Amino acid sequence: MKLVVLGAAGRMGRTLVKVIAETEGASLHAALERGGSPALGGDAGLLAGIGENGVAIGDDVDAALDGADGIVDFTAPAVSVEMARRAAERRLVHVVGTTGCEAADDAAIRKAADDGATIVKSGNMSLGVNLLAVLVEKAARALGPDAFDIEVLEMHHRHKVDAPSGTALLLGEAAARGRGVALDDRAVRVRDGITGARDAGTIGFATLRGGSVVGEHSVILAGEGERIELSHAAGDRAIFARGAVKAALWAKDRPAGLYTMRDVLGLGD
Ligand SMILES: NC(=O)C1=CN([C@@H]2O[C@H](COP(=O)(O)OP(=O)(O)OC[C@H]3O[C@@H](n4cnc5c(N)ncnc54)[C@H](OP(=O)(O)O)[C@@H]3O)[C@@H](O)[C@H]2O)C=CC1
Ligand SMILES: O=C(O)C1=N[C@H](C(=O)O)C[C@H](O)C1
Repeated sequence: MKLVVLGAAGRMGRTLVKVIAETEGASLHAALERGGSPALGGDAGLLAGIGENGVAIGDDVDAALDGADGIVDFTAPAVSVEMARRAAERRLVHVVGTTGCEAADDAAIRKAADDGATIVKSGNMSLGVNLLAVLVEKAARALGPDAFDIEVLEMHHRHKVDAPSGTALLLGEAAARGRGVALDDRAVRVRDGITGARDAGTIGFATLRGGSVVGEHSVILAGEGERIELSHAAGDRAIFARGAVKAALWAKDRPAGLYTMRDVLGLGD
């Protein structure tokens, strides 16, 4: 499967170039960066630390998409929305790892899937986090609507620009689904000052940023006299890249539509 890596000079882009080279059935068709990027013209393999691979980083999207089967995209919301539109035009697979999307971005991505793109989008492409989400949903369902308070804690590196993380929101969604409620109605995304006591049934988020932390998430279910913690720690960005490439290969012969990593990994609804 011929893949285009968008944001090829970024932290995830470089990891993807390496993982694609290691994955049977996948090849790097083109590597893209934004116009004006200092990375333009550089060799994608050299930048990824795997030695020269002959794929120069470019900014010509149409040229890159010619002959491609799919796009792997860990960039920024506006970029992913535009790329989803192009994927629909060309009936391509589009794997979206980008986080920080607003409701309008998600609606545009869904429209692209309705219009012909085969899109896999997830706030976290790793097997571990998606399994964790299944466990969180089960725990929330078993514990009932409000006897246990649910808090999602996350920590990431100092460069991360969005909060709460896509994974924290994915885990919050899983908890809400387990309780049979909508996360938008129950989420408390920040607290500051005299907040008053905790409202029963809410799902809280707490964000830490610092250093080089790849990604750590805990879902805390706190009851009277006892507490359950379900956690995941990412030690290497390769877990996300491997998941994304697996998603692209899985999506290759699927009908157009919007899929999640739960679909890819067969973890059920
Ligand atoms: N779903 C998942 O499993 C994971 C998701 N992520 C998410 O992926 C995204 C990227 O993360 P990360 O790699 O750390 O970030 P980086 O900032 O390191 O990488 C993003 C790259 O995209 C480039 N870019 C910006 N605009 C364009 C454009 N128009 N065309 C092509 N490339 C462009 C950036 O260039 P420049 O810097 O010059 O602007 C940069 O090189 C974030 O939203 C993050 O949260 C990260 C890890 C796992
Ligand atoms: O920006 C990151 O680095 C990560 N972003 C994703 C998120 O927002 O959850 C996934 C992972 O935790 C790393």
